[in-house]
Amino acid sequence: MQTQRELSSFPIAPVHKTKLAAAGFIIVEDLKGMKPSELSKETGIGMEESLDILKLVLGTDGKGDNSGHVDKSALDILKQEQSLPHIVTFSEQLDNMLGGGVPLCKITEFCGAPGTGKTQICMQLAVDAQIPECLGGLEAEVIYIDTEGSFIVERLVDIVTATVEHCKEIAGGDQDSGELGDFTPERVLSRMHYYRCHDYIELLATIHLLPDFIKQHSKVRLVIVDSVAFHFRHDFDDMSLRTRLLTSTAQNLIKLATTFELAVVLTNQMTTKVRAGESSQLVPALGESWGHASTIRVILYWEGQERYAWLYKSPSHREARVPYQVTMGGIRDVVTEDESHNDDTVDTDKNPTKRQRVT
Ligand SMILES: Nc1ncnc2c1ncn2[C@@H]1O[C@H](COP(=O)(O)OP(=O)(O)OP(=O)(O)O)[C@@H](O)[C@H]1O
Repeated sequence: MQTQRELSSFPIAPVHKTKLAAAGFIIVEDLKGMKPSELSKETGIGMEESLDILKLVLGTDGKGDNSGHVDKSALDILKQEQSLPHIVTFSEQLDNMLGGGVPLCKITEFCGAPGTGKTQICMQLAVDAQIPECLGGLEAEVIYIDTEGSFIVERLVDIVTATVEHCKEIAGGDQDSGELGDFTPERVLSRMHYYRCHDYIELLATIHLLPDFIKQHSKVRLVIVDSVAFHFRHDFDDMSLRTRLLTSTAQNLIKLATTFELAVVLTNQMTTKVRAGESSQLVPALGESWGHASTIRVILYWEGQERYAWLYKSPSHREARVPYQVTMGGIRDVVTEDESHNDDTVDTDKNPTKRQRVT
């Protein structure tokens, strides 16, 4: 590769050449090590076009030379992993258990029985992904795929309002200051792209079309499917077809996560597994092969009157369990007696099956 070759000598669209030059990318060397998302961010060129430019100039997707050989050290990979941002859940304990929150480039699956808080976590993440960059957030757009009809927009508004207020408090209460002035409930809601899928065909079609949508909306950093199990559990007689479709869905989602550097968050239901001679057990639905689809799996459950999140599968963090609560403002840590007198968002819901609204 001629590292000193000028980018203007490549067959790149003139408009993109101008943007590259304006952002300081003049020769091949300048693009080395760039990821499509970084190039897109720095130049304002779309994600797909950035990928094309990197392929054209470097012969790859920008991650190395075109020899096809391994071109990274373990240290490079470690640095890359450590630099990947996370989306916080607003429960510090849950974030710590996950290594900082829900990671980009991976699939995280929240499994749990009805009422454990899967949808609440999805909504909280959908809002938190939009926290402004000046507060360390991703300022992202979000895709929310709802298969169950459990997306209650009034509930989302509660979480959005609390999150916006919280961010403004952190920023010093100056509501109109700088970039935070844009972080309003209306803006957060308008940057959440909602799809309602009524059957598995609509779900598969939506997932299939996501890459095109994301190319048009390069700020998308979170794709939520709540729940992935619903239609696959109810609409199927042919189990081998189901397995094939689930396998290709998992492949599409992981490709989406890595290509566009975004987090995929799925929810899954629980089902009863009965083994001969053993007592029955609640396990995540969709079978054992689906268990390999997600990189990280968290099981939500009740213990007495407290909600717990159990990190059941993770390639890099040890198994752990932490309590969390669902408050009017969203997901939070469980507060102790001492802390609670200062907190007006205590989990008043002691009945796991009842949706309670705090006014
Ligand atoms: N405003 C609120 N304040 C406190 N808790 C709330 C509030 N709104 C909902 N909840 C609680 O959230 C829980 C419901 O969570 P969620 O809908 O996320 O469950 P889920 O795991 O997605 O269940 P399902 O599988 O039935 O969709 C209920 O226990 C409900 O009491």
